[in-house]
Amino acid sequence: MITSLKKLWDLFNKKERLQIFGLLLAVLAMAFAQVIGVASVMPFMDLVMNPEMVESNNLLNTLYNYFAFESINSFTIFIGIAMFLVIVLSNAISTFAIWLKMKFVWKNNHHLSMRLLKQYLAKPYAYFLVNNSSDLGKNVLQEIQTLTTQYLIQLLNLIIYGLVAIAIIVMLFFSNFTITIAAILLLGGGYGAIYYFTRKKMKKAGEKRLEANKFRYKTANEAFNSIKQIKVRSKEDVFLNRFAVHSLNNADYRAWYSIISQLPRYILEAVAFGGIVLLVLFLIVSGEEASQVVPIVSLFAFAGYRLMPALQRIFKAASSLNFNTAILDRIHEDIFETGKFASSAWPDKTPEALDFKDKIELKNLSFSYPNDKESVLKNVNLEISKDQEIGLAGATGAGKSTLVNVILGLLRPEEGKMLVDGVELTDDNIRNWQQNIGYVPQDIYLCDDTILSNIAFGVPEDQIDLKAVKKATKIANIDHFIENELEKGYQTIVGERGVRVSGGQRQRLGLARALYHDPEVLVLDEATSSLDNKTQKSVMEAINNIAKVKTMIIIAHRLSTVKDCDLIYMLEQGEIIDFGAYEELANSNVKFRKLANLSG
Ligand SMILES: Nc1ncnc2c1ncn2[C@@H]1O[C@H](COP(=O)(O)OP(=O)(O)OP(=O)(O)O)[C@@H](O)[C@H]1O
Repeated sequence: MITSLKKLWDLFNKKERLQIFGLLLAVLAMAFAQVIGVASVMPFMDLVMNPEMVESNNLLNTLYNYFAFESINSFTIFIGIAMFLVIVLSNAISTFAIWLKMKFVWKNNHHLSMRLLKQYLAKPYAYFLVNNSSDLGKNVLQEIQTLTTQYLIQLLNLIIYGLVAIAIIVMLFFSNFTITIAAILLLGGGYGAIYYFTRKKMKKAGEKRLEANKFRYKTANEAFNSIKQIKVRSKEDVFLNRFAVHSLNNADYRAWYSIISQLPRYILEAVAFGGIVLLVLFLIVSGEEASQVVPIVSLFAFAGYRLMPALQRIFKAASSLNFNTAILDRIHEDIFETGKFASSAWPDKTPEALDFKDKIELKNLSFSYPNDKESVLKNVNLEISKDQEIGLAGATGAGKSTLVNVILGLLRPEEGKMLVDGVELTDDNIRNWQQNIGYVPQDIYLCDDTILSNIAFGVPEDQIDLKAVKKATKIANIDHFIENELEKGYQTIVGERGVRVSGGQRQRLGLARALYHDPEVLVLDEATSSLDNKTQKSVMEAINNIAKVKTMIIIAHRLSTVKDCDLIYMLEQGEIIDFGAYEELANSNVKFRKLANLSG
């Protein structure tokens, strides 16, 4: 519990840590107000049952004389109204405290989800190779909400109702010590025992619920992402059934938690009311006067009315903290993760581009993916002079994309180094290096936004340089299509993942996006594979025209795209086995010749 509280404390910012104290004060005022509300019933009931108390009780007597009442009845009405006003005031204070609490909780929800998303975005690329994006999205959107609306609120409830219960119990002690002890043993013992016997199972259920929820999100996400294949193969029911398994698990764990956290209320309510009946009988049998019995029973009935919900809420809060510990652990771990997946701060403004005037060198570079023992790149050495056009060839799985990801600075080598003009790339200057790069990946992700915004990716609409956009679309050979065939031109919305444009158009938009910033180095990963021969030729010509001033690194299966490269590096199982110009390799290397023949 202490560890969990410490973790929660870590998740608050400075302002929130201060606010917590303000909130606790409000909560104390609330507990106090509730006790006053409960206590105020005593003099009223006393007065109703024993009107002669106006004479015997000092306080009542002073009030009676001070306001010069003329009859006991009008004084009783006055005390009744006063009692009512005290209860209204106590409820007003409670309402204010609850308002503060909810405000704090929802602001915290906002801050925490921002913080978690920021931490995720700041994780190294390798982190996203071992974590499912739907799980991360779920944590940011749903689990944080559960953490604040369940864990945090329940922790506050635990404090609030703990204090309320203590205050009510102290008051009851002053009224009747023995009955109070009996009530505490009965009710507190009952809740305590149920908590003790369910706590381990509750925690485990919370862990399993988190896991089931992860798969629920994952399955729904996968279903929508593979909707085409699902439709063609009529596999709707497979995904629905898969979802049902996890959804049912999630529902079962939640139901179990809800039942366990609420059921004791009904058992202990019966016990409490049975207790009151017993108390009345006991007092009557012991020969107490009805006038003596009624005030004390009223006090206990009213206190029970306040105490029972308080005890029930304490129990529910404790169960909820237990059930949701798994979420707190996960969020805390993701935010404060250290080691190779630690988040690193990103710069406030666009970094300066690293000087690149001469060459890129890879020296004795090796790389293996997280959780994999086998190296995917082994002792790679290569050199790319500025303005050179380099091709990477090799069979599928040879390591071409991995090598490009290392050059892009997305994956960090385990051994060896990469130098730009003799300067070694480190975590500190990698972003400066990336400013030089325009990258067209294998699978171009278009946002569900306008063509204009997709090309000037990440640039606010009012700062987009339309001239640069048009220049980029012209080189990518997509300007004619946008300007003449689309009714809304650059303002056309492309749909989620660019579903409203063809594969070839998507690739050319991806190319235009890479060219928009006029990069020094252009990296193309299978960038023209979806284009027909004629379009591919014209795009390559346009690229070759810019290649006169740009350094290019091209991965191609179709070796025709790297025909004009100055140098082609041949990869096999993560090693560079040969390099040379196209004709040279075609003459000297059997494997290259085979690849060239295969790709036509
Ligand atoms: N995230 C990953 N985790 C573990 N192994 C990976 C990961 N990505 C790729 N690999 C493995 O690394 C090796 C090289 O993959 P890579 O994608 O670099 O090859 P490639 O030459 O680009 O292949 P292709 O031409 O088919 O795209 C393959 O054996 C692949 O299975």
